[in-house]
Amino acid sequence: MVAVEERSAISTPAAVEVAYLRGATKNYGAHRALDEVSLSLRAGEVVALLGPNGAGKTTAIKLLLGLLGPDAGEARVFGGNPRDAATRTRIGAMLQVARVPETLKVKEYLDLFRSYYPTPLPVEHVVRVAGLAGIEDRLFSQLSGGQKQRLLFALAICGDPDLVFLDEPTLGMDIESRHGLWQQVRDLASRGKTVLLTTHYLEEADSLANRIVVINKGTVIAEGTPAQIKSRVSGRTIKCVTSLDEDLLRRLPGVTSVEVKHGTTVVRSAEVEDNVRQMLALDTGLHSLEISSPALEDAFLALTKGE
Ligand SMILES: Nc1ncnc2c1ncn2[C@@H]1O[C@H](COP(=O)(O)OP(=O)(O)OP(=O)(O)O)[C@@H](O)[C@H]1O
Repeated sequence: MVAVEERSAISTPAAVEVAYLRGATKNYGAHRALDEVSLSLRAGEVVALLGPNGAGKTTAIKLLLGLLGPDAGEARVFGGNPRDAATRTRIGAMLQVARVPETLKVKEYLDLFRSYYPTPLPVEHVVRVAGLAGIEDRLFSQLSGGQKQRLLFALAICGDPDLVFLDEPTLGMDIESRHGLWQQVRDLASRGKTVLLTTHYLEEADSLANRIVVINKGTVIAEGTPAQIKSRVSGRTIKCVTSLDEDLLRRLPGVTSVEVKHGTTVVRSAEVEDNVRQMLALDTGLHSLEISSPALEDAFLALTKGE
């Protein structure tokens, strides 16, 4: 897998901070869902909030939307309180459990939500980018799960907001719809919009985010570019077909594990280039060589396991 580097020229540390949580704590009764979480969102960047079920991702978004108030710490959006009317017209949101009445048609929703914003996008544009063409007259209750998700995405962006929150936006979408939505997220960022998304699809975070914030049990446990997060899992993997003995491979410098599965040898090591040179010298018949970096999934599991 190829390491993914910083994607957006717009997103630099100097870019304007559009929203933040500072030391935000949120309790539900005796349960602490967020514990002194700090999170900063800058103009033009896509930030992925990653974490296992119940980590506190949705709660963090709700604080930034002003749907919940923090018990301690601060949530600020465009320099103000997220509940301010002026702030709300610059924000779009797609929540996991969106409460919308089932009795309106797709186009009625679009008209209604566009009316909340001072300078909404043209309805034809929204229909096209969200993949709603041909189903504008359907009732919400008649939509498939993936179509509902696409409508909710359309409602999040129809006001042309500067800051968009997407809580598991591609849940239940087929691959084509998912890739279509990814493209829309990239387009938003390229127009200087800021996107905070939560996802369980690590591939999605890897593919879209400039920055990933890993949250577990209400606490931020890692933050960085996808490449930086991946580098938290040390070593890379060599796969090949070789006659070299497993014990010999284990003794090579940097090697942390060796496995042979279905005739393929898998070596995990901190010094793959040196190891490959040595292996090729020792076994001229070595073939089917592949070197890979750890997937984001490995990093995520390593970061969250046992915490
Ligand atoms: N209204 C509520 N009342 C009580 N507990 C809640 C409430 N909402 C969330 N929680 C608890 O707070 C914790 C954080 O929930 P949250 O929905 O923020 O997690 P999440 O990271 O979004 O999870 P998921 O990936 O499963 O959606 C969980 O333990 C959850 O059970």
